[in-house]
Amino acid sequence: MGIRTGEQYINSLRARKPEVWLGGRKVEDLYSEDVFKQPIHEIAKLYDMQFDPEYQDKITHMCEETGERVNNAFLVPRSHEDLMARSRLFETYARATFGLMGRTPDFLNVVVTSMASNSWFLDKYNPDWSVNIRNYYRHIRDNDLFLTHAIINPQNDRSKASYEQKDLFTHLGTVKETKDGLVVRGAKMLATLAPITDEVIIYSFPGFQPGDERYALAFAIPIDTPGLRIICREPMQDGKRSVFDHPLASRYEEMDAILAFDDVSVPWDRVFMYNNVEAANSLYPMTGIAQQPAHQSGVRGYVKLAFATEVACKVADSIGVDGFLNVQNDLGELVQAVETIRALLRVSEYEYEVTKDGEYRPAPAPLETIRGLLPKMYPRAIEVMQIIGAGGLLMSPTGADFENTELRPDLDKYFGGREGVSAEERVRIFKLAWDLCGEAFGQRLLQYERYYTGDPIRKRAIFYNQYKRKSKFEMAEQALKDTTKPEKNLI
Ligand SMILES: Cc1cc2nc3c(=O)[nH]c(=O)nc-3n(C[C@H](O)[C@H](O)[C@H](O)COP(=O)(O)OP(=O)(O)OC[C@H]3O[C@@H](n4cnc5c(N)ncnc54)[C@H](O)[C@@H]3O)c2cc1C
Repeated sequence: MGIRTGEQYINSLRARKPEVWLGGRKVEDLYSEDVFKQPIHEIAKLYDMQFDPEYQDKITHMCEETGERVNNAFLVPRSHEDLMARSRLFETYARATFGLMGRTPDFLNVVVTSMASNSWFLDKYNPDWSVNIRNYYRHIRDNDLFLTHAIINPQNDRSKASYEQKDLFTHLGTVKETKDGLVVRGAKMLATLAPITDEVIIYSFPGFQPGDERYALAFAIPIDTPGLRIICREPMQDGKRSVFDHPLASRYEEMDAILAFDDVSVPWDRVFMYNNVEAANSLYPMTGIAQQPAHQSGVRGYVKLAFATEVACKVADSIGVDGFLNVQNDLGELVQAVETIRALLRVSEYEYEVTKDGEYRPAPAPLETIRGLLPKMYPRAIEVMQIIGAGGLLMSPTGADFENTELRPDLDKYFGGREGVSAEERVRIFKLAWDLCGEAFGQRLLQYERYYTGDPIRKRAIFYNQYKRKSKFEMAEQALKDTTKPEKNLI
C-alpha cells in the first residue's frame, strides 16, 4: 500500500476498539470522544501532507524494495542526502504542529527503521528475533502505521529492581511461553497518544541486571490486542474549548497513558527479544535508536523553541515593551538559544557518522547537547513569556465577550495594544502565550521537554562519562608539561 491518507488513518482507528479508560469510564467510540477528536485530525493532516504536491517530495520517497511511495521515516540513510531527506520530514511535520506534538508517526517509525537495519546483532541470541523486527519494519512501512511506545516502568519504588517490587508483575514481564508466543503481564508507561495509534512497541532503556530476565523483553502488538488496557491521565482539556480562547490546547493535546497488560498474548513473530539481559542492554548501543530518533526530537525541539520565542516576541511587540533594554535582553537570549539549537542540528547533520554497514547517522554529541540544553532553554523561554506578558496574561476576555455587541466597544477600547494592534489581535496573541505558559497544557509541554526521553540529569552524567573515556585532555596535559619546564624555556 505505501503512504496512507488521513481518511485511511481515521478509518483504521474507527475499525478497532482498544480498551481505553478516561476519567473513570471505558471509552466506547474513540472517534466520537471530544478529547481525541481534534488530535486525531491533527495526525490525519500529517498523513494527508504525504499526498500534497507541496510536501510529497519533501517527506516521502519511492521504496526500492516495493516500488511504492513511503514516508521518509522508513528511509535507511545511505548518504548525507538521505539524512537531510529525513531532516526535511522532521521539520515539515514539526512545523505543522509548531513542535507541540512530540510523538507524531515519524518518531517511532524512525526507531523501528533503526532497529530493523541493525537487527543483525540479535542473531547471536536468536536469529528469529532479527527476522521478526525486519518483517515488522516492512509491515509498518507498507501499511504506513502509527505507533506508540512504552519503555519506562511505572514509578513504584525506584530504589528497588523490578523483581523486588511488591508484586512480581507490577512491571511488565513474561509470565510464560506457549506454542503461540509469550504471555506478558504488568504495566509500562508513558505511552503518549496511545489511544489514537495503530500499534504499540515495547522495549526498555539499558540497565538490566541479572535477576531482571523476565523484564528484558521487546515486542510489538496492535493497540486493540485483548488484555491490553490503556489508562489515560486526566485530560488537559475537554475537547470542547474554543479555538479562540485556547488556540493551542484545543488542538494539540497529546494524551499520555499507562499501559496495563493483563496476560496479553504476544505472537512469536512479534517478539523481538525476551529473557535476555545482555540483548536488552545492547539494544540501544547496537541499533542507533538513541541517535536516529534524537534527530527527530532535536528538529522538533528546535521548532518548538523557535515557536515559543516568536510568541514571546509578539507579546512584547503587541504592548510596545520591546523597546526596553531588559526586554530586548531577554528576547535576544531566546533568539540566541534558538540559533544555538539550529547550529547544533546542522553540526550533527554535517559531521555525520557512517557505520560499518554504510548507515549514515547524525553525530551523537551535538544531539546529546541539544538534549541537555533544551530542558533549560525551553523553560527559560516560558519564563520570559510570563515575565513580559505579566498581568495581561491573566486578563484576557473570552471569544464570547468579543461577540457581545454591548460589551465590544469596551473591549476594543481597553484591550487594544500599541498603535496599530487591535484589541482582538492583542488578545489572540496573549491567548497563544497563555496556552504555552499558563495552562496545564503548557505545563505538560514543559515537562515533556524535560523528560520525553529519559532523565536529563542521568543523561548528562552518561554524556560526561563518555567524554571522559574518549578525551586525552591533551591541552591540559600540554599546559601541565609546560609548567614543569625550567622558567627560561617559557619565553
Ligand atoms: C509528557 C511526557 C511524555 C512522555 N512520553 C513517553 C512516551 O511516549 N513513551 C515512553 O516510553 N516514555 C515517555 N515519557 C516518559 C519518560 O521516558 C520518563 O518520564 C523519563 O524516562 C523519566 O523517567 P520517570 O518519569 O520514571 O522518572 P524517574 O526515573 O522516576 O525519576 C524521578 C526523579 O528521581 C531521580 N532518579 C530516579 N532514579 C534515579 C537513579 N537511579 N539515579 C539518580 N536519580 C534518579 C531522577 O533524576 C528524577 O529527578 C514521557 C514523559 C513525559 C513527561
